[in-house]
Amino acid sequence: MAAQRVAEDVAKGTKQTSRVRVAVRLRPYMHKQDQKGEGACVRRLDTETLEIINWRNATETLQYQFDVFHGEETTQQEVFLSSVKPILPHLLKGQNASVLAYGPTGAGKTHTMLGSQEQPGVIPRAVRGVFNLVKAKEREDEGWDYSIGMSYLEIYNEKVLDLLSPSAQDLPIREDKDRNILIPGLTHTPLSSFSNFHSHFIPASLNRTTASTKLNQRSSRSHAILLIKVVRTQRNPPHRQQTGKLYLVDLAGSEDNRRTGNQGIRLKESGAINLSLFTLSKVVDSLNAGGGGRVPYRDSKLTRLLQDSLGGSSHSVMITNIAPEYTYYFDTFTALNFAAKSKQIVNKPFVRETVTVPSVQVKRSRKEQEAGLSGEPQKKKLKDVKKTDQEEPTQLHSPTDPSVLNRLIALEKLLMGTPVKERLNMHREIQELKEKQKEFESKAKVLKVTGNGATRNSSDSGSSGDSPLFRTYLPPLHRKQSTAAKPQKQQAVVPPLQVSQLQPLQQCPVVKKPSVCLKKKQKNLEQSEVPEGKENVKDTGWESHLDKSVLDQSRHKILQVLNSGSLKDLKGLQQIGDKKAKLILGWREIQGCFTQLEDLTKIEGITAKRLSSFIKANILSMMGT
Ligand SMILES: Nc1ncnc2c1ncn2[C@@H]1O[C@H](COP(=O)(O)OP(=O)(O)OP(=O)(O)O)[C@@H](O)[C@H]1O
Repeated sequence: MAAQRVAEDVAKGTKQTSRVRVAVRLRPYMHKQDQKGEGACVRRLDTETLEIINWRNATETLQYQFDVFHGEETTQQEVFLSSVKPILPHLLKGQNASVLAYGPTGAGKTHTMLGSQEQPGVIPRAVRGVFNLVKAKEREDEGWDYSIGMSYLEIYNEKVLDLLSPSAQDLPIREDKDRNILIPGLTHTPLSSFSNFHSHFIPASLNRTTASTKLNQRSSRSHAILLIKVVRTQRNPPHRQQTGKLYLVDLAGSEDNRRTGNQGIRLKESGAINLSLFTLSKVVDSLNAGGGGRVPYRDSKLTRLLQDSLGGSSHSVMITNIAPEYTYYFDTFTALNFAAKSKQIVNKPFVRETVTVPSVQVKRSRKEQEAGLSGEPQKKKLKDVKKTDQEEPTQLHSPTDPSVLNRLIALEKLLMGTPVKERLNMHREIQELKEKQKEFESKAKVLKVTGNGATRNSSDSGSSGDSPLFRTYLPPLHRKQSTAAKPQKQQAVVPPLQVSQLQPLQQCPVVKKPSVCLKKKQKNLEQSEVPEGKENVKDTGWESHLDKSVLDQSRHKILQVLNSGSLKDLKGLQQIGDKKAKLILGWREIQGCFTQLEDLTKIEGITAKRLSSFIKANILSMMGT
């Protein structure tokens, strides 16, 4: 009799959607990952909330809330008990479940999933847990027999490879008439006990593709997927049979190629990794949107394989691993945005929270902030503010012209790496932009006063404007030795930094729904130069999937390579080959720095279409979401 998946109720209309729980785990601070001795840039606030320094303004923090936040002191046992153990019983009812460890290379995914002998992770604990549950059920003897089995595979460069019987064969992924996902040819090994599991799993783990990157000596270059199947069969007629699948997934690290020092084959691998993680985020995004729209499961092997176990009636947990060191800052930021977005899938929208804080509080001196003079415990403040927000969910918008803001940030950062002689012109431009920005702000204020609906509290008249809700009430996180622009200066140039502060909390800006054809994108992401006339002409709309500040940050990174990268670095950019790299170097020699990515069109052969294709490919490759 064919195995029947209870989850198929979804397809038949009796849909009972389960939430995807999102947990974030912060790995302990490691000195060796902090060669500049800058300290940590992220920390725990409470069991659900963390804060991370605002990259645009070191005196402010960004705060994120998840279902669970595991601080650095959290043990393996605690992670298992709170995030994984509760989903195991569903397997015995013929339902599917998945646990995914996501995050940048070196942030602790493998530690979380696998752990060590002394500190076993989710995988050994979950498998032991399944055996214990089955034993208990058998003792109760409800007329069902149970069997447990395993498969173990990796997705490497978009190939599905069997880890139990290693070979180079790329296994196909199929769907049966009941919408179960199957992998014909994949080894399935029956398991009699936990130690039996161990004897198959450990040697198979050594078959996984890993490599040494600058960040992690043994970095996972593939998505490792362990499948535990529990089949229960009715002892008496009609001998019904149900199968519950548990996917335990250690995802490959999301990559920033410059930071990892990846080149050649490593670069190609990370292109595949980033692409599949980006698709994963889109799948989560589409599921969240609901409404029966197309969920792009088929756009990557990873999501296709997880199709019957992620979203729908399955029970999914995403554990996002992050690292506290500054070296990881942008990866952490990206990972948090991914996790925050994936929380949307579970229908627990996190309202963008802004509130008008009385000017006294807003203008607390830095000293006061450092001394933590909040007058109230942090947790209570968060709670109170949330309440206010629920009562009045209107969102305030920062009076910031994004184009001016971006240009200012780019110029300020460029200024730091520019010879004194050349700075004069840039100073002039910054000055002009500051004026523009001021003008824009005063216009926005006038608009508010004239009653456009955005002003919510008359008590804020006279204050410098609306303050972000989650301004930190703890001592601010500082770099020990900052190499960034002075925060005060940055603040003076771009006062209303709420834009960047609000975006991560909002989650929604990344959840707009333009349809993007990923197959086309795959081609664009190849490292080689795009031949003349063959560039992707449909490069618009994809940005609306992404957080604006992440986009800005990625654009800034590309600009940095354009302005200070060597020939090799330039060729490391997507779609830049030897010829283009040399043209860029030549342009730099004569013209100086690029002030914005759009300046690239001044180079022979780079059309506007090519430029947008170049920007898209590099941003997606660099983000790893
Ligand atoms: N919670 C933790 N407690 C103690 N050590 C940890 C913790 N998390 C990670 N580590 C250590 O940090 C290092 C990197 O962790 P790990 O290899 O798990 O990262 P990863 O995210 O899986 O990286 P990759 O994607 O490259 O495989 C390892 O030495 C690991 O033992």
